Amino acid sequence: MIIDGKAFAAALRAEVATGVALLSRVPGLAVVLVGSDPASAVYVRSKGKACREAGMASFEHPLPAETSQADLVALVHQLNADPAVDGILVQLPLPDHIDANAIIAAIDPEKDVDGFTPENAGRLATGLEGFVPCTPLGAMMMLKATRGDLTGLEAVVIGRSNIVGKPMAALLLGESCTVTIAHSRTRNLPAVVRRADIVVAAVGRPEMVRGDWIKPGATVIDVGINRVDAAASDTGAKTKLVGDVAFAEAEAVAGAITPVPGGVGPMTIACLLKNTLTSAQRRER
Ligand SMILES: Nc1nc(=O)c2c([nH]1)NC[C@@H]1CN(c3ccc(C(=O)N[C@@H](CCC(=O)O)C(=O)O)cc3)C=[N+]21
Ligand SMILES: [Mg+2]
Repeated sequence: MIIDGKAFAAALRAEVATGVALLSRVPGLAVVLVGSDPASAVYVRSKGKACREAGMASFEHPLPAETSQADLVALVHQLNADPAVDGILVQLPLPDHIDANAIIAAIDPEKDVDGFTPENAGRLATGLEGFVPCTPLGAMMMLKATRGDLTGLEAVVIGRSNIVGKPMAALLLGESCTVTIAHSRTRNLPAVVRRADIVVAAVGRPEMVRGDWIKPGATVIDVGINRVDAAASDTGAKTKLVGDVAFAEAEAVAGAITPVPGGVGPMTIACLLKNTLTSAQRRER
């Protein structure tokens, strides 16, 4: 079974639009993009479009690659203070001369719809309410819809990033899974993954997870979005998108699997809108 992320995302976006219509004001999401990485520009555009379709305002702040750390912090402070802004997203990665941790720490936790601030990461780790990072949140919604109660299931998360691996593991633990976080130094990764009822792949290496690593019937969530040369494809496009999982092989063994594209990506954007709505709702009197 293929998990239709586009359909899940469409349903969530419709729900968000309904919530937006009940507010006394238009919620706003500020998106800050430093530099001109073409892939990043595509995401920023699709976030803006999704905002407008949900009835939200999108404030885009494209900045030159040479922007100083001090200027970026100043912009974040200005957005923190702006009553029209309910959510702030600073697109990652940032250029090398900027300390991303310092920028993230400058975001008001109450507007941190990415869930990346130490405050919100700590809230998730300790089971307190807060903003949960959009990719793990969307992955968890699809997992629960697919598998129901997750109690006692073996979950293996491949990847230990602050934006996906660690928060995903925290969410799975919150659902009473037995959680393993694997990473580049893990020994015998295929054997570790073979134990899993739930596999979440977030490594950023095209098609690294093979079909014979998957336990029959397992649920596979592929977070990877890798642009690879498409010489071998017949679409005529120069590049194609593939996940961190060898899809055709894994699909033959898995009980359910998310495709790339059309899996986790669309849900990430829908969850960003959901978090922005939540932020605006908390600001309503
Ligand atoms: N502060 C911050 N927050 C982010 O959430 C964030 C970020 N920085 N930096 C970049 C990554 C990447 N990201 C994606 C979101 C949706 C799709 C998405 O919808 N992808 C489509 C395909 C889009 C295409 O064709 O390129 C899909 O998977 O079906 C992809 C990637 C959010 N990110
Ligand atoms: Mg990693």
